[in-house]
Amino acid sequence: MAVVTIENVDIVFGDNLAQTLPLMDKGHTRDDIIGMTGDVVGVQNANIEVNEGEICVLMGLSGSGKSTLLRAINGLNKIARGRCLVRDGDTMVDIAECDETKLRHMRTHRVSMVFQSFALMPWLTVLENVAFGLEMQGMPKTERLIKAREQLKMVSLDQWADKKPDELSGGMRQRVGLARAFAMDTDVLLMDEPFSALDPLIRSQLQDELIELQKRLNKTIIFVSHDLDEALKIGTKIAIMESAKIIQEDAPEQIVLNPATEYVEKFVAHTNPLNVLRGNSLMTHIKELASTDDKVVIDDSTWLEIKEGKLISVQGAQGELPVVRWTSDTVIEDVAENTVFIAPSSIAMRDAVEIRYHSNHVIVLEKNEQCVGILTDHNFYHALLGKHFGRDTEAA
Ligand SMILES: Nc1ncnc2c1ncn2[C@@H]1O[C@H](COP(=O)(O)OP(=O)(O)OP(=O)(O)O)[C@@H](O)[C@H]1O
Repeated sequence: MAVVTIENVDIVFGDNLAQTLPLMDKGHTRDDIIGMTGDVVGVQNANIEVNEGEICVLMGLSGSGKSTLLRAINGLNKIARGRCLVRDGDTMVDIAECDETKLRHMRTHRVSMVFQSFALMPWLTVLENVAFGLEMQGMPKTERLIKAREQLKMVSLDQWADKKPDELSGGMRQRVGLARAFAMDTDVLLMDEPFSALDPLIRSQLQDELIELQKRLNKTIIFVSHDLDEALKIGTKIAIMESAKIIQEDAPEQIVLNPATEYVEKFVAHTNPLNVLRGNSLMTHIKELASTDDKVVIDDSTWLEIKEGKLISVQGAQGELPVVRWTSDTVIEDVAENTVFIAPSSIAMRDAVEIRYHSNHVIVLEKNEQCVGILTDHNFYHALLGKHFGRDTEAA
């Protein structure tokens, strides 16, 4: 179910809309337009749909228009053309057309925002800061303090409730910012580079916490980042922006495998494939292996016995090898050596490497109970060297 739908949105900073919009339609670039009218095109013809429970990351270099688009979703930036629809119960409200009363309702009940600068109030305690938004929602004092305390517990800061923000580290303050946003209990959370000022370790912890909170609370999150590794880690969908336009919108793995332009490819070239690739885009397909009758050769001493696409056994020089079907709950260290791991083809590369680190064998991949391929060291090296660009997962 769509919670935010952005349709053909243009955002322009300046007073010459009547001249600027036709120039945009004629295909003039942002740089041309600044020269011709003095207006700055912030966003041009953006289209995006974000469904319930998705984390959509807006990604791009500085000045590409990420924050401008994000801020339009809660009415902080005026939309020149197009629609920005946000779900309000059973209806979709167009933020571009909202009056002040409706906008206030949307901001207090539907859409809340977390800023990079934390935006905590220094004169209030940590607990009061978290409770602040609830006061605006009209919640009675005792109730809002109870709720704020629960939220602080979720980010492991309940012991710090009575401190002032300046007694906390940057990472802790950002956690308070998160607790405050989650306390509002709005359906949509807008997050503008919330972790970018933090050191890498704290940043990675907060990303993990955000993913956990999101799983538990099923919020819809739109997150701005200029870091593709962050986008790949937390995003279920990524929209890449360049010069005010969305140039590619896709699932994280697709962005890495099929970058649409050179600009995207440059970002992708520096990503860590462990965080994003999956078995089905890494594997050697079963059809690529030598086979006779029901036997598929893995190497000189190992083969798979397969009937009607189903894996029957894995055979080694000394006879049948023990197998285990991996799930995310499998404790790899407890599996006896010499066991062959069978995993779903959707297994994350990080998990597959973890298995290979423990096991002497290739990993056999299945999809819908059919044996579809194997993962060998060659497949891992191929990915780690960035040679997977342009390979389509669907085809694999
Ligand atoms: N209030 C404003 N008035 C005039 N121009 C603006 C305003 N806000 C943004 N812009 C312009 O719009 C363009 C997009 O800016 P925006 O802040 O959205 O980029 P961004 O991708 O979020 O960059 P960053 O990562 O640096 O925050 C820039 O050229 C910027 O100068």
